[in-house]
Amino acid sequence: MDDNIFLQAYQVSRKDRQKSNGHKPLLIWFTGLSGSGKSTIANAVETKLFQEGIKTYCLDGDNIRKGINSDLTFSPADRNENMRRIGEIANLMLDAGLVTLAAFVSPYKKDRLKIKNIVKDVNFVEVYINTSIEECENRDVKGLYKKARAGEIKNMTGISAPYEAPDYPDIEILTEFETVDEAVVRIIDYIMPKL
Ligand SMILES: Nc1ncnc2c1ncn2[C@@H]1O[C@H](COP(=O)(O)OS(=O)(=O)O)[C@@H](OP(=O)(O)O)[C@H]1O
Ligand SMILES: Nc1ncnc2c1ncn2[C@@H]1O[C@H](COP(=O)(O)OP(=O)(O)O)[C@@H](O)[C@H]1O
Repeated sequence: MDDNIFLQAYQVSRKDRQKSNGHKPLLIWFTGLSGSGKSTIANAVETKLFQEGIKTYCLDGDNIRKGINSDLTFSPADRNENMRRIGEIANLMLDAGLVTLAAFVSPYKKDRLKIKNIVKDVNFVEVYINTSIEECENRDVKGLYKKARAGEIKNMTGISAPYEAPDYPDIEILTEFETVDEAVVRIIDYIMPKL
């Protein structure tokens, strides 16, 4: 019962961790269709930050769904639950002082807003990896679009499930017109003053 649960205050505070790390925590949220480039760009940004001595961790859709969220499907309700859990996990990472990069399709506006509310006072940067469905399908990195067209995958985002693009993302990357390196420079330039 909730009434019988009491939050434990930690002796080492967020502020202590921030001081020890030499930078603030930050959540960089990558959203976009499967194959849009979220993982590629998030990994490249993390590598750059890591090389600068910044404490980072990257949460990625496939990895989380193979582990803690292996019980979830791609139904709307399970995607909501996927987001809720990831929001909580990200919040723990931020508590630990990390610059946390999260790469999830995260197709619903409402869920992305919820994440923003979970992390409250910590800076949240929304990066929209804007790649057309045609290009994602053309890349078909994992063969999922082919399966979706053949009816073997239901609820495939962009084909048989919705993707609600952000109206006002902090950063928008058009991968059909921008290289990975150019995207990384833009993202790094945007976040560095926030750390
Ligand atoms: N139906 C369907 N729709 C979208 N994606 C699918 C689907 N089935 C499997 N996959 C694979 O799962 C990865 C997306 O997981 P996420 O947790 O990011 O999705 S979501 O935020 O809950 O929508 C996604 O990873 P990325 O390609 O990296 O985006 C796919 O590899
Ligand atoms: N400008 C670009 N930015 C990001 N990825 C690109 C770009 N151009 C081509 N790609 C390719 O698109 C694919 C994106 O796959 P991935 O990063 O796994 O996407 P997601 O994580 O969104 O599913 C990779 O094979 C990557 O090399």
